[in-house]
Amino acid sequence: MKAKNHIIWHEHSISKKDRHLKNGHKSCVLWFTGLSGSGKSTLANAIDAYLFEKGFQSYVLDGDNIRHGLNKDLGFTISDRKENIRRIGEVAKLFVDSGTIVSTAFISPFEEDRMEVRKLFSKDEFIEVYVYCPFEICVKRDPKSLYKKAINGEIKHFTGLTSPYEEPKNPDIIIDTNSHSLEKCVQIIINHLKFKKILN
Ligand SMILES: Nc1ncnc2c1ncn2[C@@H]1O[C@H](COP(=O)(O)OS(=O)(=O)O)[C@@H](OP(=O)(O)O)[C@H]1O
Ligand SMILES: Nc1ncnc2c1ncn2[C@@H]1O[C@H](COP(=O)(O)OP(=O)(O)O)[C@@H](O)[C@H]1O
Repeated sequence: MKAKNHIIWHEHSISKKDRHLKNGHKSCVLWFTGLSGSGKSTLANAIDAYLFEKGFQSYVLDGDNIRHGLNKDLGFTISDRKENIRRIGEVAKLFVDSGTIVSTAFISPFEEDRMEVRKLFSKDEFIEVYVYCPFEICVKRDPKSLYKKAINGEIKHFTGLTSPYEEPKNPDIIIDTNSHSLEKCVQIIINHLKFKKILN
């Protein structure tokens, strides 16, 4: 039993292991990180669709969507991004406890913040996926016309332009979305889940 300032931790009657047995697979977080336009949302949703069709329990947490609700009080200063990632780490942990394979699509630009999230999980539960795409290609893709606005000075603190992106030092997977098709990227990630025995 863990206690903190008169708040007592309750053990759940159904454990994570019980949920894994029921689902027929383990749970984990696929933590996609990369520049805006690198392909995080596209990949996270493609993985989710693949897993859903196979009958696995999965879900996507996406930066744009979470910033409409849970994190609508946060902007893009360094401290707001840090708090954004801290909260998402905790939410992802709840999803993993519920037996879900959760894919998160957040720029998560700072190594320190990603490392803090990693610490919430056991070794094989946190899979950091660096969605690599050269900056110039992201600017060219510009799926939401945000780079155009940022270059015109309409958006402050824009990642890669006026706010830094720290490349992961030791990611579990690197996916080059400029060199590989979406199908190939999905296959690389699914193979990793099988190799790590998250999926059978
Ligand atoms: N200033 C600035 N910098 C970067 N991105 C911006 C900014 N303003 C708005 N957006 C849009 O918000 C999405 C990034 O939100 P995240 O929660 O993933 O960012 S972070 O992890 O806290 O850095 C990001 O989504 P993606 O393009 O999918 O990465 C943008 O659509
Ligand atoms: N291999 C690939 N994987 C993912 N996205 C790709 C790939 N090749 C091209 N794209 C395109 O790149 C863009 C990525 O946008 P998005 O998924 O919104 O990125 P992010 O969530 O990182 O901002 C989409 O228009 C997508 O169709």
